[in-house]
Amino acid sequence: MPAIHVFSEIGKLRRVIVHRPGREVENLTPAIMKRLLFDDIPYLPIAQKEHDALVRILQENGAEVLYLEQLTSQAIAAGRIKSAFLEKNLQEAGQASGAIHDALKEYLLSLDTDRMVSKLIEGVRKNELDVKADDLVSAVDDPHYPFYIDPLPSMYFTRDPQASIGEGLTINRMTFAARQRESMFMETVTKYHPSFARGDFSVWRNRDHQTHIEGGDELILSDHVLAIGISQRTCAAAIQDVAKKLFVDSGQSHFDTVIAIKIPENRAMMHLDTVLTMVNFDQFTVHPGILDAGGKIDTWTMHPADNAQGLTISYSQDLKSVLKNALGVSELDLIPTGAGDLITAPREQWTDGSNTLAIVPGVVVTYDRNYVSNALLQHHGIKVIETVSSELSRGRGGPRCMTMPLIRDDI
Ligand SMILES: NC(=O)NCCC[C@H](N)C(=O)O
Repeated sequence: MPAIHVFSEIGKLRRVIVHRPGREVENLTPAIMKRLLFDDIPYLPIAQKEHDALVRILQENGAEVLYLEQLTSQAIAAGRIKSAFLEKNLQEAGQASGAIHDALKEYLLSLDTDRMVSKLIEGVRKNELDVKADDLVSAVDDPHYPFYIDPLPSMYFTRDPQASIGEGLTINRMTFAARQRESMFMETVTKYHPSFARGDFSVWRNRDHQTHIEGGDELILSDHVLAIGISQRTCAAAIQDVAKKLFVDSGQSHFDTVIAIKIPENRAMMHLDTVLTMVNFDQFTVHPGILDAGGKIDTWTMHPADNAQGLTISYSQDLKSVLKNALGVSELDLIPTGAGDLITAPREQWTDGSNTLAIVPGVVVTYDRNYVSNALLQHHGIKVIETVSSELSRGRGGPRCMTMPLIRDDI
């Protein structure tokens, strides 16, 4: 089996990457949480129990669960790149030189590799180091700001900084500074981890770009169709770039259809998978808030073409018929989040009621708190496995956001 094989949203989940929330979450404070993309501070011991419960569900249903920080640590050991990985992190964390850089480097290199990787995720507080500010960079450092290296509290949403597509992946340039370092971990894994050493996968797009794309916007609808959200986090230029790459490498990619779907740019609906997820061959959850009064939404479908752009584009506002055509199904069941109720729909969408993780066709993992959406899914014939969600949901992501499939069975 190649290192990556994901040709659907719903094929049986076989191997998946997660990150158990750690002390980075306890490094949030009201003063910095907004910038670090949190609306509240999760209670870590409960968040960890909830995450362990999610992992157990995945394992009990036949998935191998891998932890991103362990893969990173193993990759660093295999590539003997501890110092280089640290240096790159320090640079991207804004500590490229000077006394603070030197003190951080000495401190972090003194830790074993597992601990160093965890620490780069948790963040480094100023009171952990005794720095003699004998250079200008260090002298002008704001003494009231508590961190030398910011925490990465969104790290447990492993779906976003990297996303599998077919037998390859995108390693993403993240939109906000708060998450930009996150994709460095998977970049390192793909370059140095023994499981990726055969090179039997493609990097459709790496993190060295100026335009942004995030995995929450990247949906694999079938073995030849992708849907990608134009959103707060993903722009048209990046989508077109991915489409061209997939079309040009069609021998390897199989993908001949990319549907760009424009969703509102706001915090609640930051990625396509917060408002639309696939739960079965012909069934999706959809948040009614993305459709206008006539049930319309802007979509552009791209196919490969022998022209200057390398692709054709067709526009439509009829999401249902666009999806039906692309998937070759005669009927499509769009199941509204919160049963489409004026209050329940936005409330349950806020806690990721639309963010389902399919583990086989027609079986999804969802947060238990979204009980109206869950009941409706069941009413539509979907088997719903509920997972506990009081604290995890405070990070604004659900079961799909917390899981990055590496291998799914073909359907
Ligand atoms: N795919 C997703 O919707 N991921 C959730 C990301 C939540 C994180 N706190 C963020 O704002 O980026």
